[in-house]
Amino acid sequence: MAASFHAHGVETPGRGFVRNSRLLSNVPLTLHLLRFSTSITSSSRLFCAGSGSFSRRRATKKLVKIGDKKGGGRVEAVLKEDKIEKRFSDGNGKNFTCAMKFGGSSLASAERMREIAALILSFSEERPVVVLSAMGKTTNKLLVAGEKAVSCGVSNTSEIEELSFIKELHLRTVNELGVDRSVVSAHLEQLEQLLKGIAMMKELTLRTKDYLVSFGECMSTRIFAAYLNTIGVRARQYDAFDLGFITTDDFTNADILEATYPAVAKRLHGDWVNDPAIPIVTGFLGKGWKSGAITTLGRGGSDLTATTIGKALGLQEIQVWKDVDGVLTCDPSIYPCAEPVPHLTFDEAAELAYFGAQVLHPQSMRPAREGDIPVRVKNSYNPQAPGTLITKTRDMDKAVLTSIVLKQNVTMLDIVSTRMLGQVGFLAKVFSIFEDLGISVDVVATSEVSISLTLDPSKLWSRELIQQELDHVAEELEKIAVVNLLQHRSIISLIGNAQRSSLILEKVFHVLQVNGVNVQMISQGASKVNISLIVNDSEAVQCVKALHYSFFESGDQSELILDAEFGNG
Ligand SMILES: Nc1ncnc2c1ncn2[C@@H]1O[C@H](COP(=O)(O)OP(=O)(O)O)[C@@H](O)[C@H]1O
Ligand SMILES: N[C@@H](CC(=O)OP(=O)(O)O)C(=O)O
Repeated sequence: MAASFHAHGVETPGRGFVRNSRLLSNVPLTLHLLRFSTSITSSSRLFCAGSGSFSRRRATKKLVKIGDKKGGGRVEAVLKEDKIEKRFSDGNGKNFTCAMKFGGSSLASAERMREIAALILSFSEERPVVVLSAMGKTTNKLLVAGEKAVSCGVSNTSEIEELSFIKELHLRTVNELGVDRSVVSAHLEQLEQLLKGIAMMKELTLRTKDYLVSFGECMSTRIFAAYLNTIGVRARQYDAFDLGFITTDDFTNADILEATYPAVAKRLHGDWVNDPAIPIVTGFLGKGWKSGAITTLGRGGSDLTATTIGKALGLQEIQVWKDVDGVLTCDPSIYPCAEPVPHLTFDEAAELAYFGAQVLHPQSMRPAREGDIPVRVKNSYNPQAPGTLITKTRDMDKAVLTSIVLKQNVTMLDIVSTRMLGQVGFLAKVFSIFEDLGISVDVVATSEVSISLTLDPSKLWSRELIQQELDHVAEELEKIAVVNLLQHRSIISLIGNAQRSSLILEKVFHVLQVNGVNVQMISQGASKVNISLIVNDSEAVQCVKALHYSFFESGDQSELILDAEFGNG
């Protein structure tokens, strides 16, 4: 009895559906047509995909029932002052089917926003919750503006180049989309005031950083929702921190708390029942449960927003739309010939993200796995590409290697106990030191008296603390061990079927030996999907290229399939 979300447009005589050259070669670009809805000619016909069509004369009846949808819900069109307004009504309480998340690269301009709107509407059977990141590189620019404000003096804040860029980008987008400037003008004003405040205080705390970057998502969602409403598609903007995203107070890297799920579900369902409209939600943001202040979920956190909504609403699918054809066999900036991986498990995707593949937020798979909701990674520039489907299980029979991930600038610690062999509790002591200092450990290999492990120092938000943190760790560990701190190391993670580790390692060591690279540490995770190697930073990129070439050289398969060469069918 649910209402379907149907794509609408105006069929213009002689043009039929406009097709966009690059974006939607096969998808009717109904949204471009909808833009003309304010000037419908008598010969134009309103179009409702899959539900037939009706003439303007019928539309002027004020309220027109377009059709009964799957399950008994209805979509209605209202002609208000010559504007088509779509209304959704619901039958069985299953108000939403999927989450669609669009990253900054998908929202870089007014043109991209139009294309994304068309893309969303082209999924005529979906009732989506839309999650958006900030436009283009806005988050980075906001951070730079904040850093500059700390030292530039109050009177110079208005001249900060990044502030001008952000203002210009958002105002131009609003103008080009035909949306009222008031949609963002108050935020732009507040942003400038905030930068002045930072300049006055001469400091940028983590809490202020989160407030500062929140302007990006707050503005992109307001613009996009306003645009949809302008073209006659009912949409409602939500700030995640008001929607029910409750987090820890770890500014810049907050964790989502359980209370979020029921709160988000209640609010979205409630609003839909009262007044159906597509929710347009800010990604990346939350509200600290103690402080009540705006928090962020770590860079790239909008993926996590989408999967959290997916779990909260029990959706059928979570789509994350990127600027690549899915999760690739390798970072394309390292190996441009990287191929899309058609299918991943949640475990593989989580390891891949955790070990540095920028394509997914490290924590984003958790809600999807808990709710068992498939995640599809798609390319908003190339929607026809199948993308990557991430599910609980997949056929691993023939799988060997899925993807290679590189994490650079990692610090490695060799810790050797100063006590005699077999000392009880050595590992426990070492790890309690990391726990006390709040430092996380990535890769670990142990013997009875020594531990080698890696720390990730690349905390984007607190770089200046890194050396101090490391010194502190070494100081604490030296009370019980001899510590050797090795910086500028890389972790190369081989994601795939670690049940076939002998096969993978045979090939890996052959490649490394040919390239004269020494592995300094190796670890196979309990997850059975990851083998990690530690090498010098200076050798890492070359190493990844050579490994990728060796494992994926045929170019037409995303996994090494067992073949005769390895004596396996
Ligand atoms: N294994 C990988 N597969 C796909 N993309 C990757 C991978 N590793 C790194 N990337 C990078 O991740 C980018 C997409 O992630 P991101 O920039 O966060 O997208 P968005 O901002 O659209 O959410 C790609 O443009 C690509 O350069
Ligand atoms: N805008 C935030 C959050 C985010 O998720 O961005 P993106 O989806 O563009 O990676 C960031 O840049 O980190």
